[in-house]
Amino acid sequence: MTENNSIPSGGAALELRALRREFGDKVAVDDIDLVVPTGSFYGVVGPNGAGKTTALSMAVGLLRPSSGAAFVLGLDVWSDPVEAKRRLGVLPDGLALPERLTGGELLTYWGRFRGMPADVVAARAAELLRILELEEAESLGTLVGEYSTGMRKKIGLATALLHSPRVLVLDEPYEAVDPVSARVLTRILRRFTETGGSVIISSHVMALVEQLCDHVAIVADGKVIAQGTLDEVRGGRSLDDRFVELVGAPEVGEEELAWIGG
Ligand SMILES: Nc1ncnc2c1ncn2[C@@H]1O[C@H](COP(=O)(O)OP(=O)(O)OP(=O)(O)O)[C@@H](O)[C@H]1O
Repeated sequence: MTENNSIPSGGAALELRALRREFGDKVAVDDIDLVVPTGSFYGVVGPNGAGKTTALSMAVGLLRPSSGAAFVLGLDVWSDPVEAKRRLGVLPDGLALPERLTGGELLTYWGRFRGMPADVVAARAAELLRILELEEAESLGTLVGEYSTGMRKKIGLATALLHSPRVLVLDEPYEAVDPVSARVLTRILRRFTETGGSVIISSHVMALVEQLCDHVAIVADGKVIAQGTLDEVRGGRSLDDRFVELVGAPEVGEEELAWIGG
């Protein structure tokens, strides 16, 4: 961590300062600066391989940065991890879950691991399973290893919410989630921001980000190429058009892929 990174952050929900990660010769995240205001619903968008997951993993203490710093509500994630993580709820990409537990057992284990009282864990776990429509699977004793992709996403979200964090960092939370559950999730996240919580999601679905988020960052090639309020970033156009304009799209010529359907 460099010297100017030791100055305490001003209390933004999440602040990234010159955050960088290299994998060998590849610069996956190239000195990213990002400020997520408290109470915002923040969308991080970018093409495949742009560095979103790498940046968010470093921001929440799951992947060590090559350099730079990340702060959650003013707490340095890497020098004060216990306090920072207490305030954080995280849905990582490709979440590894204990396969031999039911969803309810997983939440119980998770809550106790976080030092929560048993009765609080039991009440919240039951409520989350009901609201996220995992109650039937629980009553059948379905193990997490037998869950569908969308169910895994939902139980991952439940673990992120269980300890009532103030900042949620969710990597692709809507991916593989059915439309009914997506609505439930949106209601939960909206209520979360209405009560002063902050949500950061990554997504490839521009319409979803436009509908949900009040702030957006566009990441490409390891850099933040635009950030601000949704209106500032899209500048009077759709987010989709602005995204393509900034990121560029490869042309597909008449002759290319002519063999498809031929
Ligand atoms: N463990 C790793 N080892 C080597 N390279 C990696 C590793 N993790 C990520 N990368 C590389 O870093 C770059 C950024 O990857 P990252 O997963 O952060 O992108 P992303 O924006 O989340 O992409 P997507 O939208 O496809 O999920 C990519 O070029 C990727 O190949």
